[in-house]
Amino acid sequence: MIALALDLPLNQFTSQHDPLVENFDNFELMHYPPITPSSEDTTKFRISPHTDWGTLTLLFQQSIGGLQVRPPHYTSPELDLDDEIWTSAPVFNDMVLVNIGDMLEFWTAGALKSTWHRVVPTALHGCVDRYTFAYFLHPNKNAVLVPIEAMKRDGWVPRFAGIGRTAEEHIHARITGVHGRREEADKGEVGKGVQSVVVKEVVVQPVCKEWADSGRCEI
Ligand SMILES: O=C(O)CCC(=O)C(=O)O
Ligand SMILES: [Fe+2]
Repeated sequence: MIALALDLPLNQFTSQHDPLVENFDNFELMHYPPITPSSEDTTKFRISPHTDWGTLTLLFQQSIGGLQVRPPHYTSPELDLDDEIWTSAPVFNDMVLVNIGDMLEFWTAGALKSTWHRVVPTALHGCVDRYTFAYFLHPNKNAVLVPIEAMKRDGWVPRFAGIGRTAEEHIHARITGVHGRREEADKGEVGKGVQSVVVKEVVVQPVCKEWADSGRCEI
Protein backbone atom coordinates (compact mmCIF):
# COMPACT_ATOMS: atom_id res chain seq x y z
CA MET A 1 0.00 0.00 0.00
CA ILE A 2 2.89 2.36 0.74
CA ALA A 3 4.40 1.61 -2.67
CA LEU A 4 1.02 2.24 -4.29
CA ALA A 5 0.61 5.55 -2.43
CA LEU A 6 4.04 6.69 -3.60
CA ASP A 7 3.47 5.55 -7.18
CA LEU A 8 6.29 3.02 -6.97
CA PRO A 9 6.42 -0.55 -8.33
CA LEU A 10 4.26 -2.73 -6.12
CA ASN A 11 7.18 -4.97 -5.15
CA GLN A 12 9.42 -2.00 -4.26
CA PHE A 13 9.33 -2.73 -0.55
CA THR A 14 8.16 -6.34 -0.46
CA SER A 15 11.28 -7.37 -2.40
CA GLN A 16 13.33 -5.94 0.49
CA HIS A 17 11.36 -8.00 3.01
CA ASP A 18 11.94 -11.53 1.81
CA PRO A 19 10.90 -14.00 4.53
CA LEU A 20 13.71 -16.31 3.37
CA VAL A 21 16.43 -13.70 3.96
CA GLU A 22 17.78 -13.00 7.44
CA ASN A 23 16.52 -9.80 9.08
CA PHE A 24 16.21 -8.12 12.47
CA ASP A 25 12.45 -8.51 12.93
CA ASN A 26 11.56 -8.73 16.58
CA PHE A 27 8.51 -8.83 18.72
CA GLU A 28 8.71 -7.23 22.15
CA LEU A 29 6.46 -7.26 25.15
CA MET A 30 7.21 -4.17 27.21
CA HIS A 31 6.21 -3.79 30.83
CA TYR A 32 6.17 -0.40 32.53
CA PRO A 33 5.64 -0.96 36.25
CA PRO A 34 3.45 1.55 38.09
CA ILE A 35 5.27 4.66 39.23
CA THR A 36 5.13 5.07 42.99
CA PRO A 37 4.69 8.54 44.52
CA SER A 38 8.17 8.38 45.97
CA SER A 39 9.76 7.23 42.73
CA GLU A 40 12.13 9.64 41.05
CA ASP A 41 10.80 8.32 37.77
CA THR A 42 7.74 10.54 38.10
CA THR A 43 9.60 13.33 36.37
CA LYS A 44 11.30 11.30 33.66
CA PHE A 45 10.48 9.83 30.34
CA ARG A 46 9.41 6.26 30.43
CA ILE A 47 11.04 6.00 27.00
CA SER A 48 13.03 8.98 25.82
CA PRO A 49 12.52 10.53 22.35
CA HIS A 50 13.63 8.24 19.56
CA THR A 51 12.74 6.91 16.17
CA ASP A 52 12.40 3.21 15.49
CA TRP A 53 15.17 1.62 13.52
CA GLY A 54 13.35 -0.64 11.09
CA THR A 55 10.77 -0.23 8.33
CA LEU A 56 7.50 -0.16 10.29
CA THR A 57 6.52 -0.78 13.89
CA LEU A 58 3.16 -2.23 14.80
CA LEU A 59 2.16 -1.17 18.31
CA PHE A 60 -0.54 -2.97 20.23
CA GLN A 61 -1.35 -0.73 23.17
CA GLN A 62 -3.64 -0.67 26.16
CA SER A 63 -5.76 2.34 27.03
CA ILE A 64 -3.22 3.64 29.53
CA GLY A 65 -1.82 6.28 27.21
CA GLY A 66 1.50 8.07 27.49
CA LEU A 67 2.78 7.68 23.93
CA GLN A 68 3.46 11.02 22.26
CA VAL A 69 4.59 11.83 18.73
CA ARG A 70 6.48 14.78 17.37
CA PRO A 71 5.02 16.53 14.33
CA PRO A 72 7.14 15.45 11.36
CA HIS A 73 8.32 18.83 10.11
CA TYR A 74 12.01 18.52 10.81
CA THR A 75 14.44 18.78 7.94
CA SER A 76 17.76 19.04 9.67
CA PRO A 77 19.93 16.58 11.55
CA GLU A 78 20.36 19.32 14.18
CA LEU A 79 17.22 18.46 16.09
CA ASP A 80 16.03 20.40 19.06
CA LEU A 81 13.76 17.98 20.84
CA ASP A 82 13.15 20.25 23.82
CA ASP A 83 11.34 23.02 21.97
CA GLU A 84 8.87 20.80 20.22
CA ILE A 85 5.17 20.44 20.73
CA TRP A 86 4.40 16.80 21.29
CA THR A 87 1.01 15.30 20.50
CA SER A 88 -0.49 12.47 22.51
CA ALA A 89 -1.19 9.49 20.29
CA PRO A 90 -4.74 8.24 20.56
CA VAL A 91 -5.10 4.78 22.06
CA PHE A 92 -7.64 2.38 20.63
CA ASN A 93 -7.66 -1.02 22.27
CA ASP A 94 -8.89 -2.71 19.12
CA MET A 95 -6.52 -1.01 16.67
CA VAL A 96 -2.87 -1.27 15.80
CA LEU A 97 -0.78 1.90 15.77
CA VAL A 98 1.74 1.92 12.91
CA ASN A 99 4.97 3.91 13.16
CA ILE A 100 7.22 4.61 10.20
CA GLY A 101 10.85 3.70 10.91
CA ASP A 102 14.28 4.82 9.71
CA MET A 103 14.46 2.51 6.68
CA LEU A 104 11.48 4.12 4.97
CA GLU A 105 12.96 7.56 5.62
CA PHE A 106 16.18 6.51 3.91
CA TRP A 107 14.44 4.93 0.91
CA THR A 108 12.02 7.82 0.36
CA ALA A 109 14.63 10.56 0.92
CA GLY A 110 12.61 11.86 3.85
CA ALA A 111 9.24 12.00 2.07
CA LEU A 112 8.14 9.51 4.72
CA LYS A 113 9.56 10.52 8.09
CA SER A 114 10.71 8.12 10.73
CA THR A 115 8.33 9.16 13.50
CA TRP A 116 9.88 10.67 16.61
CA HIS A 117 8.04 9.43 19.66
CA ARG A 118 8.42 9.07 23.40
CA VAL A 119 6.50 7.73 26.35
CA VAL A 120 5.73 10.11 29.23
CA PRO A 121 4.08 9.33 32.53
CA THR A 122 0.41 10.17 32.82
CA ALA A 123 -1.76 9.99 35.91
CA LEU A 124 -2.71 6.40 35.16
CA HIS A 125 0.94 5.35 35.16
CA GLY A 126 0.87 5.79 38.92
CA CYS A 127 -1.86 3.22 39.26
CA VAL A 128 -1.47 0.36 36.85
CA ASP A 129 1.08 -1.67 34.95
CA ARG A 130 1.43 -0.50 31.38
CA TYR A 131 2.02 -3.13 28.72
CA THR A 132 2.84 -2.65 25.05
CA PHE A 133 3.38 -5.26 22.37
CA ALA A 134 5.49 -4.08 19.49
CA TYR A 135 6.33 -5.85 16.25
CA PHE A 136 9.40 -4.25 14.68
CA LEU A 137 9.46 -5.02 10.96
CA HIS A 138 12.91 -4.90 9.38
CA PRO A 139 14.17 -5.37 5.81
CA ASN A 140 16.59 -8.05 4.63
CA LYS A 141 19.77 -7.41 6.54
CA ASN A 142 21.70 -6.85 3.31
CA ALA A 143 19.14 -4.29 1.99
CA VAL A 144 20.95 -1.10 0.96
CA LEU A 145 19.76 2.20 2.38
CA VAL A 146 19.82 4.64 -0.50
CA PRO A 147 16.93 6.76 -1.75
CA ILE A 148 14.85 5.08 -4.44
CA GLU A 149 15.64 6.72 -7.79
CA ALA A 150 12.11 8.12 -8.21
CA MET A 151 12.15 9.58 -4.69
CA LYS A 152 15.48 11.39 -4.92
CA ARG A 153 15.24 15.13 -4.42
CA ASP A 154 17.56 18.04 -3.85
CA GLY A 155 17.81 19.54 -0.45
CA TRP A 156 17.18 16.44 1.61
CA VAL A 157 19.53 16.32 4.58
CA PRO A 158 19.71 12.76 5.88
CA ARG A 159 19.59 12.48 9.65
CA PHE A 160 22.18 9.74 9.64
CA ALA A 161 25.66 9.67 8.24
CA GLY A 162 25.05 6.28 6.71
CA ILE A 163 23.56 6.73 3.26
CA GLY A 164 24.53 3.59 1.35
CA ARG A 165 24.93 1.47 4.47
CA THR A 166 23.12 -1.81 4.70
CA ALA A 167 20.21 -2.41 7.04
CA GLU A 168 22.53 -4.50 9.20
CA GLU A 169 25.10 -1.68 9.39
CA HIS A 170 22.37 0.78 10.31
CA ILE A 171 21.14 -1.41 13.16
CA HIS A 172 24.70 -1.78 14.47
CA ALA A 173 25.22 1.99 14.26
CA ARG A 174 22.01 2.61 16.18
CA ILE A 175 22.90 0.06 18.82
CA THR A 176 26.22 1.86 19.25
CA GLY A 177 24.31 5.14 19.50
CA VAL A 178 22.17 3.83 22.33
CA HIS A 179 24.49 1.50 24.20
CA GLY A 180 27.95 2.40 23.00
CA ARG A 181 30.25 5.35 23.37
CA ARG A 182 28.56 8.57 22.24
CA GLU A 183 31.57 9.86 20.30
CA GLU A 184 31.38 6.79 18.05
CA ALA A 185 27.74 7.35 17.23
CA ASP A 186 26.10 9.36 14.48
CA LYS A 187 24.36 12.47 15.83
CA GLY A 188 20.91 11.28 14.91
CA GLU A 189 21.38 7.96 16.58
CA VAL A 190 21.41 8.92 20.21
CA GLY A 191 17.92 8.46 21.56
CA LYS A 192 15.98 5.47 22.65
CA GLY A 193 17.43 4.04 25.80
CA VAL A 194 18.71 7.37 27.05
CA GLN A 195 16.64 7.58 30.21
CA SER A 196 18.33 10.48 31.94
CA VAL A 197 16.48 13.42 30.41
CA VAL A 198 14.04 15.10 32.78
CA VAL A 199 10.61 16.16 31.55
CA LYS A 200 9.91 19.05 33.80
CA GLU A 201 6.38 19.74 32.69
CA VAL A 202 5.12 16.22 33.33
CA VAL A 203 4.00 15.48 36.86
CA VAL A 204 2.17 12.32 37.75
CA GLN A 205 -0.93 13.25 39.73
CA PRO A 206 -2.53 10.77 42.08
CA VAL A 207 -5.93 9.93 40.63
CA CYS A 208 -7.28 8.13 43.64
CA LYS A 209 -6.86 8.17 47.37
CA GLU A 210 -5.44 4.66 47.55
CA TRP A 211 -2.63 5.58 45.24
CA ALA A 212 -1.67 8.54 47.37
CA ASP A 213 -1.62 6.24 50.40
CA SER A 214 -0.04 3.13 49.01
CA GLY A 215 1.46 3.84 45.66
CA ARG A 216 -1.08 1.54 43.98
CA CYS A 217 -4.77 1.96 43.28
CA GLU A 218 -7.74 0.17 41.81
CA ILE A 219 -9.08 1.31 38.52
O1 LIG B 1 5.41 1.59 24.76
C1 LIG B 1 5.14 2.32 23.81
O2 LIG B 1 4.01 2.82 23.66
C2 LIG B 1 6.19 2.65 22.77
C3 LIG B 1 7.39 1.74 22.77
C4 LIG B 1 8.42 2.18 21.79
O3 LIG B 1 8.38 3.25 21.25
C5 LIG B 1 9.54 1.29 21.42
O4 LIG B 1 9.75 0.26 22.08
O5 LIG B 1 10.24 1.57 20.45
FE1 LIG C 1 9.66 3.25 19.50
